[in-house]
This record gives sequence, C-alpha cells and structure tokens, in this order.
Amino acid sequence: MLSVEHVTKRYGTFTALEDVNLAFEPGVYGLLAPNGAGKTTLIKLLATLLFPTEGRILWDGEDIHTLGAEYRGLLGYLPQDFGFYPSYTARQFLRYAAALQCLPKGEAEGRIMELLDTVGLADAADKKLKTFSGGMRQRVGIAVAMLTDPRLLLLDEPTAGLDPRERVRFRNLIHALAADRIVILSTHIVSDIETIAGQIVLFKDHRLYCCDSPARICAQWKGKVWQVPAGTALGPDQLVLSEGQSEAGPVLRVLSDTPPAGAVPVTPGLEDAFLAIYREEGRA
Ligand SMILES: Nc1ncnc2c1ncn2[C@@H]1O[C@H](COP(=O)(O)OP(=O)(O)OP(=O)(O)O)[C@@H](O)[C@H]1O
Repeated sequence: MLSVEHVTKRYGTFTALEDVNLAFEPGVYGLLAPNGAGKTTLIKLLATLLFPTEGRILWDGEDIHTLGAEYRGLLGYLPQDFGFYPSYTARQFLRYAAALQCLPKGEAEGRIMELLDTVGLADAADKKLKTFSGGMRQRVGIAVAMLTDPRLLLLDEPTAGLDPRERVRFRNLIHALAADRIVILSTHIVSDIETIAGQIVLFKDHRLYCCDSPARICAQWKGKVWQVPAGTALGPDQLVLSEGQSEAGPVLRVLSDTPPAGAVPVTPGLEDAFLAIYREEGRA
C-alpha cells in the first residue's frame, strides 16, 4: 500500500501542496482539479522525481526514498510530456525502453507483443511513431509504463489532446489494466475519470479537499442541482453551473438550495460537483 503522510511541497516560498494525507490501495484513483492545483507535483512526488518539503511517502510502511531503486522497480510512470523518437516504430521504441529498464531480451520480446496487443497497437507495431495519432502515441506511452508489470501506475494527464473516440478507448484500456494494481491518473476533464475511477482525489487551495467515490461526492449535492429553461431569471444565490440542450430547447443547470421558478430537480453528476466545488475560482 502507498501512503502519503502530511506531505507539503513548496517551490521557494510558493506552496503547491499543503499537508496532504492519502492512502492508496489497488484500484483507479483520479486526481481531479483545475490547472495549477498541484496534480503534477503530487505525481512527481510519488514518482520520486521530487522530494517532499515536509512529510513522507511510504510504500508498505517504508519511505520510498529509502527504498530507492526497489520502489522504482514497482513503478510505471507516464509523464505529462512523454518524449519519443519519431522515426522509431512502436516495437523499436518499446525494445529501447525495455533495454533502459534492464528487461532481459528474451523476456522483453514476448512482453512487448503482449502489451502492443493490450493497448490495441499490434497491427501498427512496425509503423513509425511520427505517423501515429496523439491517442496512439499515448497508448505507446502506457505500454512503456507497463513494461515491468508495475504495482503502481502513475499517468499524468494521459488524455490531454485525445479526440472523443480515443478517450473512450483510453477509458476501456485503463479499466483493463487496473486489476490488482494502483493506478493514479491526473486530469482536469471530469468525463475522463467519472466512469473508471473508484476514488476521486480533489484538491482545493493546494490542500486535499476529499478522496471519495464519485457517487459519494455527487451525493453531497443532492437536492441542490436544478434544470431550468435558458433565460430563466435567477436570484443572487442561484448559480449557473453549465448550459445544455433538452428536447424542449436550451437549458441551464443551476446550483441552489431552493428551486428557481419553473425548475426541475436533476441528479447531480461529477461535472456538477466539480463545477460547484471550484465555483469561486471561476475557472473550472
Ligand atoms: N518548479 C516549479 N517552481 C515553481 N513553481 C512551480 C514549479 N512547478 C510547479 N509550480 C507551481 O506549482 C503549482 C502546481 O503546479 P502543478 O504542475 O503541480 O499543477 P497541476 O495541477 O498539475 O496543473 P496542470 O494541470 O496545469 O499541469 C502551479 O501554480 C505551478 O505554477
């Protein structure tokens, strides 16, 4: 098990994360917060690329920096800007990554074919990476991170730049990889993790806001989200969360303790919760 105990990370005088406590067990965790909230900082701390300013991170009770290479051997990491060689084929790139990770050659070939198949790239194995779409490249990145069959898989903004079809494929892939390992992925796009993350980790004001299931996070807003026709006059405490379409025309989703005139109650989704939680920041 991975635990984060009272971790604070400062860059000079700027505090990116303050007194964060988390415990991770096998399953999918979505780090969800607006840009600049500290998601990458936490992922880099978990990947041992940064040291906590205060606090500690433990794997099965031992500090990850003390464990060093032993811990890194358990870890698969896909950074936000994953670098690749455009003139390598997917198979060549995975061979290169396997050599860097000291995977025995005989073992590597079988593992590479298995992973290319898992990420849906078996047919493109011998095509150059420069011909790949963003989604295909991300899947190569995930295959690289999975080479050593890690017990902890860290994916930093893995869905950035993917089109809607690629996002669906990505969600299915994560689901398939999550059995029996900890998968932690960061995003600011709610729909990317709503259906695959068992637990959502939210940060606010650089502190942990909550770590809970999507259903429990949404339940906090039950009875407070309403749908009204666009153009409905709203009171000062009735806050527009989002705009949408219904069969009757354009509608608004509104956060309010009391129903606006002509409102129908709606079941809050994670997107509503996200917008409600970050409403003061005006940037969610
Ligand atoms: N090396 C650094 N020096 C100074 N400030 C930094 C450094 N790295 C990050 N920060 C600041 O720390 C805060 C958190 O950054 P971080 O990259 O962890 O956020 P994030 O939630 O991953 O955002 P994004 O989605 O934009 O990547 C930001 O305000 C950022 O400007």
